[in-house]
Amino acid sequence: MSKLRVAVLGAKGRIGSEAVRAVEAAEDLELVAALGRGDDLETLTASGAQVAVELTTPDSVMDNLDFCLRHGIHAVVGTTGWTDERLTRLKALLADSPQTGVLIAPNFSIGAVLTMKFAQIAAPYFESVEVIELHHPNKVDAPSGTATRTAQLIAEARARAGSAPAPDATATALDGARGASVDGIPVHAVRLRGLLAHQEVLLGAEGETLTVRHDSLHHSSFMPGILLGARRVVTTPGLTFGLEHFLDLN
Ligand SMILES: NC(=O)C1=CN([C@@H]2O[C@H](COP(=O)(O)OP(=O)(O)OC[C@H]3O[C@@H](n4cnc5c(N)ncnc54)[C@H](OP(=O)(O)O)[C@@H]3O)[C@@H](O)[C@H]2O)C=CC1
Ligand SMILES: O=C(O)C1=N[C@H](C(=O)O)C[C@H](O)C1
Repeated sequence: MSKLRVAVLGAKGRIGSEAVRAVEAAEDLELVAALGRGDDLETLTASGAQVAVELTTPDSVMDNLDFCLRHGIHAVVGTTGWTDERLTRLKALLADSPQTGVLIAPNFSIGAVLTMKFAQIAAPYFESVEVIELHHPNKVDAPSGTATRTAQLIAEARARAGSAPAPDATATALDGARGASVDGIPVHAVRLRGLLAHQEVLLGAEGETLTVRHDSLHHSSFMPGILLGARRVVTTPGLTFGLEHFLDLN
């Protein structure tokens, strides 16, 4: 059986370099290109890449996906910074390339995906819920894509259940003291030397709290999800948002 031809964009970065090693080590995948900033995207077509794993920066990802979709190259995207406006642009690109698949996963680690799922289940049962994400200080965006998605999913679950807004008597505060509000859910971002990628969802009700915590201790935690994404995206045209859809968790 022929191997699936995979390219990595952002190949010299923290997660990209790990992805290069993971693709090289996978028996059913062939690494055909490993591109850094400034490298020629035509290498993707010249190498016959079927899937591009996009692990660059929020300012680079749209141009890279534009190229991939114009050339029918499927994409597995870990790069963060997704807004509604960006997703609308991406969907327009996909409309012109309907056979091509794009997976955007705010987090490729199974534990983080489960954290989001558990938080969604728990959120309607507690009066209060807040998200704290903690990352290494070289991370360029805040809050993390994972925390943003977690808060959105929590807000959706609470809206479906008809939950009241969380109680909060704060009258005045320093700017930022209560974090950022993502769909009404407070999200706090910590940047600390020594950390990699961590998240806590704090839930509170009368007389009890529940904390759902996940820790990525090494970039290897993201690799099974990336490899799964590459294998599945080639037969999943259109946009898939969230690795959970490839894990049959829904
Ligand atoms: N979904 C997930 O599970 C995960 C997602 N991420 C996300 O992945 C992204 C990268 O994170 P991280 O590896 O820590 O960041 P890094 O800064 O370490 O890596 C990004 C790399 O992409 C390169 N790059 C920038 N623009 C381009 C381009 N146009 N083409 C090719 N390469 C380019 C950068 O080069 P240069 O340094 O020259 O700018 C750099 O080497 C972030 O958005 C992060 O949030 C991270 C971990 C897990
Ligand atoms: O930049 C990182 O490191 C990470 N980015 C992703 C995010 O923004 O959620 C995933 C993980 O948290 C690591």
